Amino acid sequence: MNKKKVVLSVRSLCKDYRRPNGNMFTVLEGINLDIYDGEFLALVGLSGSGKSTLLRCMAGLLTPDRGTVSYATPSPENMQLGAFVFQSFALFPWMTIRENIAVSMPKLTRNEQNVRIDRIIQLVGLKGFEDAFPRELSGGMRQRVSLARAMVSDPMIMFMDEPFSALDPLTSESLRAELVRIWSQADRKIRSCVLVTHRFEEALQLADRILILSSNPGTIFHSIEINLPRPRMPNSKEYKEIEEQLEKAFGLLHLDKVTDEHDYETLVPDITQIQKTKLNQEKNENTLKNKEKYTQNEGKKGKDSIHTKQKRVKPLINTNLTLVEGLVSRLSTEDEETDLYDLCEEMGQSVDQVLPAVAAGETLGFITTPGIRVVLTEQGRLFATEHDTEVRSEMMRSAILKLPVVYSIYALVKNAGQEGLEADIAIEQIVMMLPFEDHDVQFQTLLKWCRYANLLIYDSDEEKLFVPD
Ligand SMILES: Nc1ncnc2c1ncn2[C@@H]1O[C@H](COP(=O)(O)OP(=O)(O)OP(=O)(O)O)[C@@H](O)[C@H]1O
Repeated sequence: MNKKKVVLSVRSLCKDYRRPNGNMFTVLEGINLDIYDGEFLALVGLSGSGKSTLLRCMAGLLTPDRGTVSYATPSPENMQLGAFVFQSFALFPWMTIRENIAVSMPKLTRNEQNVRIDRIIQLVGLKGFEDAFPRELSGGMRQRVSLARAMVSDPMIMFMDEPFSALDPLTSESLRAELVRIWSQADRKIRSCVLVTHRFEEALQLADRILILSSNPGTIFHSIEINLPRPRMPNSKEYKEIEEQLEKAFGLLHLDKVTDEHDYETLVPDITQIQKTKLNQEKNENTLKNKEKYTQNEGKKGKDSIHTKQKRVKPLINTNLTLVEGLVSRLSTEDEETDLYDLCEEMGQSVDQVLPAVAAGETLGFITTPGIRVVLTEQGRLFATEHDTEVRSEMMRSAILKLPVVYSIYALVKNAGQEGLEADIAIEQIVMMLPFEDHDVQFQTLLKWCRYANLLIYDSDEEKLFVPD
């Protein structure tokens, strides 16, 4: 790849859309990027982050509202600037395969078109199907036609929007391998390629560089270079390292999304609402004071973590919350600060029995552990001294819901409504957010904690999660 030669430059690109309610929103903001000669670039990001919009702006199918997209000019003779491969194949049903491909070479004579079509048909493995209609082909073959149509005009850059996602996994894998083969040919005409995908494997197998887009608005969040020869070996150490980098970056991206204040408020409005309503109903002045103080404290802590966008997702500690409650209560009634070993001795338990409860208490914000000391936090003290059981449960719910993994799954379950959320989806979410943890242990702990706090219900027959009425 000729890293020096830029074939396309994007500068300060912004794109706005209008929401159905008439309000404008910015989907992409301040995007700067260069595409190099010979480079295969992949764009990944959460759904709705603006990947397709950016791709379409680069391909000239959409006009940015601010900023520029410029191609290196002049392009080599007879070379089209860009060609687009759509997820939906976008073939004309009434045209044969040969005619569908010829569409992208209107300026050439019929003979010139046929020479090129024969070459490309051979290249993408469609020999013998030239005169078939799209309906007579399988999905994988139709996408080959779509690829052939984009490639036949020898574009300088090929833009691909989820080109394999409408195909079954086997077909998509074989077509991807085909693309790797074509891309690796020394005499290939296409100079560069930009691929939008939500499959990590696709990006890892194909790209020289992966750009990760953040959401709301979409900006370039992270970039990963891949200097591995193709075809790439998923079991190799180098591949795994890059895969880990990508997963980590994506996990952080997810955390950014789930700790976004706006999302928090819109996705979980009932929790705050319940808190406000209950607050108004409080009769006991002391309890009210206690609760207000707690909420302020919580708010401060929550806001800090939201605004500083804490980057590490904490795993759930596999322990029972009754133990945590017991520990917090013990610290509030005796010394609010103790030594871990004294605590173990006093409780007649070993360190590895007590430690999970301490760690869980810390995760929930009730305890801190400077050195080997175990110290009750202000929040922990307010929780431990609260006598109203409803307010206490609410405090616990709120503390649990602050954990990114719990919050994101709670939000998914809530969005799923009465249908419920399949356990597999929740587990996928855990794998994505905590790639290095045992996902089964995390899932079981999440169920245990959410049942304890009455946040979620798990129907083991249906293998689905629901929000309680
Ligand atoms: N023409 C449009 N008018 C209004 N909003 C739009 C339009 N096109 C896209 N959007 C919105 O802009 C946001 C970004 O869409 P885009 O399709 O670019 O994202 P994406 O990252 O490619 O998503 P996905 O991975 O789900 O395909 C989404 O919220 C989408 O609903």
